[in-house]
Amino acid sequence: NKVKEAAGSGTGVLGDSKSLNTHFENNTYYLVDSTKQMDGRIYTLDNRNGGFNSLPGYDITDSDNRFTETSQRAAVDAHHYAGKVFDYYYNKFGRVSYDGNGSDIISTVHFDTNYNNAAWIGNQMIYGDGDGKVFAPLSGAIDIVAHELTHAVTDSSANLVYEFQPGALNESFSDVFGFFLDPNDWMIGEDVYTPGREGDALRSLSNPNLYDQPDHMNEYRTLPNTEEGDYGGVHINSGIPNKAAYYTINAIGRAKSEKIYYRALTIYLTPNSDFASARQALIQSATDLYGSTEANAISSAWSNVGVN
Ligand SMILES: Cc1cc(C(=O)NCC(F)(F)F)no1
Ligand SMILES: [Ca+2]
Ligand SMILES: [Zn+2]
Repeated sequence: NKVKEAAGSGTGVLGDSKSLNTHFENNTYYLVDSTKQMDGRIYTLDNRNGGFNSLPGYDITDSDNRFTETSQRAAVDAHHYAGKVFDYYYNKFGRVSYDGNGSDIISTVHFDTNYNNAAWIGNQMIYGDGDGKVFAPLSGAIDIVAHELTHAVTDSSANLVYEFQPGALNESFSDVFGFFLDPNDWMIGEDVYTPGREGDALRSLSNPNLYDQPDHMNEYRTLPNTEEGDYGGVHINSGIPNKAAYYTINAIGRAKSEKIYYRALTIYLTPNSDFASARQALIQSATDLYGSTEANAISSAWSNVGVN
């Protein structure tokens, strides 16, 4: 049947207006985007503050295709930014959806109550509203949306185990592609982090120490593979590969770095890759795509953080 695509608009988390690809049916507009060159669609749904057992949540509808209700703001950004991240992976690398097979991209907002987090849970994204102190609704930051959707890309490719060094690499690749989608700063999550305070962020790639992350192997945190231990410190030790990425991008530029990081993630890295393996995968990718100048810059970047 003819798909009824509509061009809508909405108000995002920060009160800004943005375009939306919506679906029109039975005199109602839905947050469903079927404009992408793939069989799958981008769906954004509302969990109405329910938990895991009410996922994937409920359709988000509007009568006039202007999603301007306060309650719709998180969904507006989740939907708009998911489309932007789809476009990035498609236009830059020819990747059709997170798995390369055009699978549906499902995002659910208003997950739980005062939930200060967002996640890829294996088949969809979930976004908390934050508690208004630590976080505003988390879909309001494109670097966070890209971070989460990159977990889906990673799971469909390198499938890095989410613990110890492979897990820290998993986290780092999500932060690095979060930077590539939001290259105006080296911070992650700044747009929704501590709405009452200016200038801070969840993490910094240029200075991981700012947010208690190591930026060198001599500060590597040995932690237990438990929830309490952040699964061996996956969100903590990611500061080390994040700093190496910062050095790399400054040395060879963003365009080449994007291609090198994508090639390493989708061709060379494997579930148990550690930091030394990532260094080698990135060097090999740089050699494949460019040459020794770029490869040497990567070797130096990782030496600067104590990985040789
Ligand atoms: C500690 C800790 C950090 C994170 C984290 O990065 N979550 C993803 C984000 F999108 F919410 F930021 N989760 O636990
Ligand atoms: Ca940012
Ligand atoms: Zn993550």
